[in-house]
Amino acid sequence: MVIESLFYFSLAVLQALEDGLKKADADPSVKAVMICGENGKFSAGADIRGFSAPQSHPGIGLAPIVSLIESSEKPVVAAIEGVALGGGLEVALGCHYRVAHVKARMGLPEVTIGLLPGAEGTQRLPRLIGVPAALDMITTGKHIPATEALKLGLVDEIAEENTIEAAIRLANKVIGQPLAPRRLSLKPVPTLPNMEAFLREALVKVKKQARGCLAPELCVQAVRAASERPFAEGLRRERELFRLLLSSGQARALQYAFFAERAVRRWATPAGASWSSANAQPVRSAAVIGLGTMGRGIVTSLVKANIPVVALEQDLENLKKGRKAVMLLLEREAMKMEGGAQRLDFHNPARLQFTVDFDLLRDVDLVIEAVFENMALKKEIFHKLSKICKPGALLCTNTSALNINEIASATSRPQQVIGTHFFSPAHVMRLLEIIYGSHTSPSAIATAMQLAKALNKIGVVVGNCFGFVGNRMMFPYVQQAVFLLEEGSRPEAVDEVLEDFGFKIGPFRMSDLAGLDVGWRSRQGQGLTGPSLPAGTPARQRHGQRYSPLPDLLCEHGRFGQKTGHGWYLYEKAGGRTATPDPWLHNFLARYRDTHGIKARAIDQEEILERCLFALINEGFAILAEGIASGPEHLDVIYINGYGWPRHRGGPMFYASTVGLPRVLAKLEQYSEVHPDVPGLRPNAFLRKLVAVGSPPLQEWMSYVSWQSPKL
Ligand SMILES: CC/C=C\CC(=O)SCCNC(=O)CCNC(=O)[C@H](O)C(C)(C)COP(=O)(O)OP(=O)(O)OC[C@H]1O[C@@H](n2cnc3c(N)ncnc32)[C@H](O)[C@@H]1OP(=O)(O)O
Repeated sequence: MVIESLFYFSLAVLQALEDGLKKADADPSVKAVMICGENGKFSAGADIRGFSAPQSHPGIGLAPIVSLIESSEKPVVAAIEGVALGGGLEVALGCHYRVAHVKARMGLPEVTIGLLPGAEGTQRLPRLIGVPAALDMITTGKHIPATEALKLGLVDEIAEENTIEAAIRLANKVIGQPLAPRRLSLKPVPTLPNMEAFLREALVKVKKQARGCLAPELCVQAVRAASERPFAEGLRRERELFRLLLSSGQARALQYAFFAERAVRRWATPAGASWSSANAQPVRSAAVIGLGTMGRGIVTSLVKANIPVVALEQDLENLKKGRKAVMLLLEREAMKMEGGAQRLDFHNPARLQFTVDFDLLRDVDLVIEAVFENMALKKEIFHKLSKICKPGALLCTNTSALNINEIASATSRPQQVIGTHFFSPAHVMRLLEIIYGSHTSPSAIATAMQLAKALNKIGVVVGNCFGFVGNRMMFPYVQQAVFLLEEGSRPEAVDEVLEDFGFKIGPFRMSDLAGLDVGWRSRQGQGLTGPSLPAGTPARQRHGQRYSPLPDLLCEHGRFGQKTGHGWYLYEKAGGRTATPDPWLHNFLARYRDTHGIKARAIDQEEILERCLFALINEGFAILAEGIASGPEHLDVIYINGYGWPRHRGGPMFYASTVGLPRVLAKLEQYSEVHPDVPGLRPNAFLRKLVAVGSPPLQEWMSYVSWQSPKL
């Protein structure tokens, strides 16, 4: 007998499974049962959208069905094609046998949406594949290929071709064999000589990996229960922990992030261009200009995506240096991949060519310029590209802040110029901020989005303004952090608060890592410091607003961060990575306050957190109101994937919605009153408007913006 399941569980699917199983058990002519999915896909588990109404969620009714499958008196075989994820894999674990197609993938990704495998998965999986492998799958949520599943003992057989036929063959073979040894609930969890130490270490590891995130920790607790308690008691513990997670704000935030990352694919611009009507051009070849840190990572990304690349440098010396660095990166990437070097094929000049000759860019479909942030240099390059490249080529600039329109003005084809802001290291970081200028064509945007997908990145389309979305929101955040130092705090105190909140790295550690000289050069370029600063400018004021010269002063002392061995912290050596609080800096701050007549005060954690985060969020509201991004999800996806914002807090705008917009507004008003010369703390008009209309849910915010984006 065959029972078909649907891709996402609904109540109807569960009912059909239950009815089918009961019918099969009652029918003496049925000797075995096979469960498979429709259209070559087993199951991606429960419909995540339903978790917002947990009482009626199909996932809740799944556990009894899994038990029912296992207790069947007839052998039940799962035929796994496509994916078996979450509840889908838990159904398969209830079956007595599992056959998987060679291309199938399996996993328990509940942890990534803030849950744990609550349909008995935390209790059955360790019994089948042992605690270490089960814990790895359950706490990471990773999808494993069928070949690995076979090695782990998760599946019994692999089918190269017809999985259903293979499953039916197996079912026929095992008819009449005892089922008790195949019922995972009856099996003991394989013991480890050092189980206690292993579980303790696992807990420490997950806590470190995702600071403040509840689900991985509770997953470890559930697996611990499997190893320590009889099956029925373990189940009770699993249910208890599952309910705890289900009602947590973290699960809601993580599920929001899951859908937000998919929603940003449906991009739109205020001018009416959108994903639904724009056509992407094929990218069969690419070129990268500049082999510094960013260029190297971008070349590596393109090679990994199987796109032939021409890598260009300005002279032979830089080319040699860049080539060596790229090859090293690619060797490392190849080592991580199955079939590595052959698959990447980067020694083949038809796939990767290094040159100083611009003429070789004549035929490529796409160019990514990745030289350093200098407008004159970028314009010179784009002028050249405009003359050399074939008519349809897309011309991308990797910039974190510069004006796309100005760069495009150096070409005769501004419709093909677009910003592609990669994040460092570019072959690792998943975010790609895609910036359209006033003349960028919809097709250019669609092509850049398609490139992001090919590079396995999340592309987010945004408008053109200084710093775009990510860095523009970062400025007021970092500014507040520095102001807090002036007022009495210390770098380690500010970093600790933000790292406790869940950021991977606090603003001062981040600044030391990136290099303080980067911002210093940019501020010099803007005339905020350095020789072009008009004589008589007050030290702590620019254009009538509060300004802190602290980062400039550190640079003047040669403190550029990790690279010089000191910045906001002290490091063991130049290039060292271990940050320790620096007494020199503490004295320096004290002297600075004396010089400027600032009386240091004790600043509590709440103020640190609120001033940094609410200033960032406030800028987010300005960005939405200006139409620079077409929804709060865009800002959140950028922050989660590019700036280390804790995913379990859903991104800054989602976080604002959970704090409550009236509170965010009230706090900004309060801080702004104390610091009237800080525009970043002055509540944005759009935030005020949302509060005035009753703080609607985040999904409705954009309907209150004056400009209207076309229907997504
Ligand atoms: C007691 C508890 C019982 C059960 C617990 C569970 O089962 S929880 C659910 C566990 N399953 C998952 O977390 C799977 C999540 N989905 C994925 O990993 C991928 O979507 C998948 C299935 C591997 C497919 O990837 P692909 O890249 O091919 O597609 P994409 O991710 O773009 O998804 C396509 C559209 O489907 C929507 N979607 C995916 N999974 C779910 C889901 N589980 N519930 C609801 N909707 C889902 C996704 O949002 C996309 O929608 P779109 O409108 O096109 O943006």
